[in-house]
Amino acid sequence: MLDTAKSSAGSINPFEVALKQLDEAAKLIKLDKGLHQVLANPKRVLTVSLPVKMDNGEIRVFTGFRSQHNDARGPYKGGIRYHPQVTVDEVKALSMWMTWKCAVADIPYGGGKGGIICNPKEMSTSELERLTRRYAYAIADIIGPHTDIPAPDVYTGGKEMAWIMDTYSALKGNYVQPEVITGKPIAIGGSLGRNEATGRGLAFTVREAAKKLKINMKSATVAVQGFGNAGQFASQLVEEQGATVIAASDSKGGVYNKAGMKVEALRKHKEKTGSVVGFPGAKSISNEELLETDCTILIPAALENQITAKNAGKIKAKLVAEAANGPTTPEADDILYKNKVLTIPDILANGGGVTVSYFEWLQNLRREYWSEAEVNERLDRNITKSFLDTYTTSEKYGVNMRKASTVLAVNRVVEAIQLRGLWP
Ligand SMILES: NC(=O)C1=CN([C@@H]2O[C@H](COP(=O)(O)OP(=O)(O)OC[C@H]3O[C@@H](n4cnc5c(N)ncnc54)[C@H](OP(=O)(O)O)[C@@H]3O)[C@@H](O)[C@H]2O)C=CC1
Ligand SMILES: O=C(O)CCC(=O)C(=O)O
Repeated sequence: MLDTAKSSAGSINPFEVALKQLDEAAKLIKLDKGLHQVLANPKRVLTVSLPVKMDNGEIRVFTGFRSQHNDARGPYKGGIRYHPQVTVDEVKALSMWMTWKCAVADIPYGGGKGGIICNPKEMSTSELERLTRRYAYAIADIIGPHTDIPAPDVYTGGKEMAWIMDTYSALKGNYVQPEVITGKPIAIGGSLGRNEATGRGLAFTVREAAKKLKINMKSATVAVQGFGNAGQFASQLVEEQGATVIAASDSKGGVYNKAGMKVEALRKHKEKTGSVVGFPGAKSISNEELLETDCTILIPAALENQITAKNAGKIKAKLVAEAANGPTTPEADDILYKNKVLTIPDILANGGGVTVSYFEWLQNLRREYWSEAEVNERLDRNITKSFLDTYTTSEKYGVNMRKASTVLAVNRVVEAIQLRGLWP
């Protein structure tokens, strides 16, 4: 039976968290009740059964989802997650956050998200290919270059995006349609800078927040939870601003060294051994301890619901920059705000990924290639403006950055709904 409440990150239901965040924003802007209801429900959630022949000849049936939350501002956009604990409510929450994220970034997309309940770490490449192609086939009728454009998320990357592009292109006309998906390998229409974009965008928001908080990046220390695509590039790029990474973790545990650890060395160690655990010269810590590390900047870059009412009071960082989606519960947000910890919320801090996905899509539609410098420069301009818009909104309403960014997003989405006459 499907477990619809829990998620990749445990027992707090992420969709309930997303609804509470929406409620709080709706209250602040006195949102019409009907519009509130429209935004509280994804427009469509597709559940698919995916029979796959495994390497040993057995047939296994996997379950996948695609949630399309809102398309008032443009096609649905958002990643695809492979994880054993994916749930429909998690995917619904992630799709709602994508709607807000694209609105905060002010790019012409709505929000969508997909997921498959599977453990990619226990599957061979050919099993993963068969599963991915089966999923692409199953969702092909609701995705498309102008309807819904997927991308990578946890435990997916360029390889899966390439298979989806290929399956979709073969199904829909038998010519290459790179603009149906982003986060592709460069050789088949991916954008320079997309791989690093989530971390790079986050580093730009950290730079802006540091100016506001008068943090000297040269003496700042960093703890990063999750050392995948988002976590590795985020920590590398804040290191380039002068900060020192003193703690890092992944699904197997964490490491701490007060004197600092070079991100490139951590990356090499993880590449070689499969984990940051055992990094030479560092002491082992748990993921819980990592969050409570005495540091300047905390970067949650793994899964949802890591900072909760239980541990928020123990966070020592001055700045929390959310690379992960949904790492902080609303109760924890209030505690952090009271304790004067500035949180750069997910829908702002990790918006670099989808922003460069947008650039990739534009390049694909125009059959153009942009230089990496152009991509990074545009990303910087875009996300810096989003940071400043959110910061100003937080001052205007006297609320934390999460509420401010949600208010900003909801206002933009509601404006689009009203202009298009979708409501009333
Ligand atoms: N990729 C992107 O473009 C974007 C990603 N995000 C968000 O960033 C977060 C990370 O995604 P991404 O980096 O792409 O995914 P990856 O699959 O590249 O990396 C996930 C990382 O999280 C670690 N992890 C998994 N479970 C735990 C756990 N319980 N405790 C600590 N670490 C854990 C994994 O460990 P291990 O290596 O051991 O498996 C891995 O290092 C997600 O919330 C995602 O939605 C947001 C915007 C864009
Ligand atoms: O690049 C994209 O389109 C979306 C990435 C994503 O899933 C996210 O931002 O959470």
